[in-house]
Amino acid sequence: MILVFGRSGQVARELAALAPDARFLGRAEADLSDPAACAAQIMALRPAVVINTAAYTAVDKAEEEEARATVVNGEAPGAMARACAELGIPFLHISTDYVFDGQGDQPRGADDPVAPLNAYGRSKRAGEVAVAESGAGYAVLRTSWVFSAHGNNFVKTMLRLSETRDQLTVVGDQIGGPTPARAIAAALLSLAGQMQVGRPSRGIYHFAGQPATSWAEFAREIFHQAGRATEVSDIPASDYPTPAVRPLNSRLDCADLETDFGIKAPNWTQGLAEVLKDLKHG
Ligand SMILES: NC(=O)C1=CN([C@@H]2O[C@H](COP(=O)(O)OP(=O)(O)OC[C@H]3O[C@@H](n4cnc5c(N)ncnc54)[C@H](OP(=O)(O)O)[C@@H]3O)[C@@H](O)[C@H]2O)C=CC1
Ligand SMILES: Cc1cn([C@H]2C[C@H](O)[C@@H](COP(=O)(O)OP(=O)(O)O[C@H]3O[C@@H](C)C(=O)[C@@H](O)[C@H]3O)O2)c(=O)[nH]c1=O
Ligand SMILES: [Mg+2]
Repeated sequence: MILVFGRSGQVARELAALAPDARFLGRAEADLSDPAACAAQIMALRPAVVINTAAYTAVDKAEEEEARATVVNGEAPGAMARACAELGIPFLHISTDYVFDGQGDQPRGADDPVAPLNAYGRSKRAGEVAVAESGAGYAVLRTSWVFSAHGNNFVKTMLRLSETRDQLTVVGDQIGGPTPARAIAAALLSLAGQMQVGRPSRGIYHFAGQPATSWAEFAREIFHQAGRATEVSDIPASDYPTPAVRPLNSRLDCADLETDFGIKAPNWTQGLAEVLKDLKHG
């Protein structure tokens, strides 16, 4: 049995569509504010593999709730991974481009130095470290800019804004990879299958939509594909002040996952077309 933490989030919902027989624990069954309770669920249910999709993902709010974010994103995955180590089963987890400081213009490799700029990034880094120290066989997929037909994401925000606006200013100097939640779910299931039969994992892997783009370009492609007339003009991030600082360079080098597991980074424009189709047909 595959045990998934998370039920209502973007990645959890795509996992549910691809793996209906997995067991999903929502916040009511497993609150990540209580890491020991999450570990206890694993010990009680004795799954073959655990996938954690639940996380504190409110980037700006985390600035004023860092302690809470750190329990959910740092301590809870650590406790889950230690339970997996005890049972001898693989643990799969998701992290973020926001562990990097965003300097330069080159894609980051999984072993490149991290230096998070914000509280969310620090809390997610704490999770990576705790999982690595757990003793479990694990894979952490670092991804970025996740979108889907469900939940909160940039695609849905842009479509909503375009209902009432014919002009938008969008940050044009943050560069990264928009990643379809469905592709992340498929990658996690492939990893789960391969790791259960003993294929070794190096630990952290990058998995993000290609090619790299800016939020402004992403917005333009959303409106182009959705047939919306809203015009997008680029602004620098410095003209869009937010509580949390975001990295400028979020490019991720995704070669290792293809080398080790045959899992190719997704093309985000195709993923966007699928999501817009899903949104249209309900
Ligand atoms: N979204 C993005 O752009 C990116 C996400 N990631 C990572 O990918 C993973 C999946 O993200 P995504 O699916 O987009 O996340 P979402 O924001 O869509 O969903 C997060 C889920 O976590 C749940 N959750 C939050 N706090 C708790 C808690 N204390 N106890 C139990 N459940 C909780 C939420 O439950 P509820 O609905 O009840 O609030 C929700 O179901 C996360 O690890 C995230 O950090 C990485 C890079 C980019
Ligand atoms: C709504 C809006 C946003 N923006 C900018 C702000 C920001 O730089 C960018 C994206 O805004 P968001 O609030 O969606 O971004 P954010 O919540 O920071 O998204 C991040 O979430 C976490 C969970 C991650 O792990 C990251 O990979 C990343 O996906 O767009 C505009 O420039 N104009 C606008 O009208
Ligand atoms: Mg989720």
